[in-house]
Parts: sequence; C-alpha cells; structure tokens
Amino acid sequence: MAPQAWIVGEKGEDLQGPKESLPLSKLEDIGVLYWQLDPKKSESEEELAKIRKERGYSYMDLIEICPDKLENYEEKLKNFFTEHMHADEEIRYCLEGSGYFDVRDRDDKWIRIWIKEGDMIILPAGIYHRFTLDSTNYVKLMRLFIGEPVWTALNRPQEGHPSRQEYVKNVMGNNGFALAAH
Ligand SMILES: CSCCC(=O)C(=O)O
Ligand SMILES: [Fe+2]
Repeated sequence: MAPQAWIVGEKGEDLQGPKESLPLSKLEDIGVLYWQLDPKKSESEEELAKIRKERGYSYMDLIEICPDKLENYEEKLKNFFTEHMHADEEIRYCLEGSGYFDVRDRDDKWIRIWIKEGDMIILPAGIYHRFTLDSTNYVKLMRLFIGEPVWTALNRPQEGHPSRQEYVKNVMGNNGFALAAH
C-alpha cells in the first residue's frame, strides 16, 4: 500500500477540488522509495535489518518532534519546513505519530506524503523537500545514514551542487524540468 499523497500549495495549503491520492509510481518516478513496516512486529525488524544491510545504513538514531522533547523546537520546525536538499539520501522510519514530507514533483509542485507509524521513506540526494507535523503534533522517527551522519540542510536554490546536478540528470531526465530558482 502506498502512503496517502496529494498535491498541496506553496504554503502547504490544500488546493481546491477533491483530494486525490497519488499512486506509488508517482513517487518512484521522482526517486522516492517507500516501505511499509510495522514497528511492533519482529518480521519488520528483520526487514529493516535487511534494508540497512543492503543499503549500508550503518548509523541510526531516534528523533521525537514535539515541543517538550525537541530542543529549539520552533526553530527546528521552521528549518524543516524551509525548502531544502541534502548531499545524501534522507532516510526516515516512522515509529510513532505522523507527519508530512513534501517533495517537489516534475512540474515543481509540492507532493505531500503523509507518513504514519510503520512508514519508511527514502528521499534521494538532491531532491527538494520539507517536513511538517500534522494536527497530532507528534512524531517519533528513526534516522538512518551511511557512515557519519551529515544533516546539513542546503536551502534552495542549489542548482550548482553536485548532488542536485546528479539528481536532475538521473531522475528528472531531459524533460524540460524548470531549473528556475524560487
Ligand atoms: C526530522 S525529519 C525531516 C526533516 C528534514 O527534512 C531533515 O531533517 O532534513
Ligand atoms: Fe531534509
């Protein structure tokens, strides 16, 4: 099952019309990977171990996002919701709660992906994205990384960054994707 995903506006607002749920192929098409696990089941632990081994995710930590558990909560949330990319993949596994990952599609629109308990998502290096909480205001995420983690958020525009260039070349292809900075 694909996570619920739909198009939102620049500020994250719902747009007019029925809220269509996008197929998983729409996410795969922009290089986003997704697994559905269950943090309460041992089979999922095995599957997680397999994914970590295959993809080399040696580093792991947990982050809880809510006012009393995260230092500098407001500032961090503001940064999470500022459009950015990373030089590496962003890998998150939702253990509790829920939240929204917004990723840019081929037309530079925001696809909002609603992540809930058991959802694991990999955003490719170089994809523009942002994150925010939903109305439950709480999420507990596992963060994975290959080797020593680098969390540096590179705010858009980053068209000269090698990871961005790789992403545009490999994933966007030569389809007229607008490179214009916002
Ligand atoms: C803390 S999870 C999502 C926020 C984000 O995009 C990031 O950490 O880079
Ligand atoms: Fe990020």
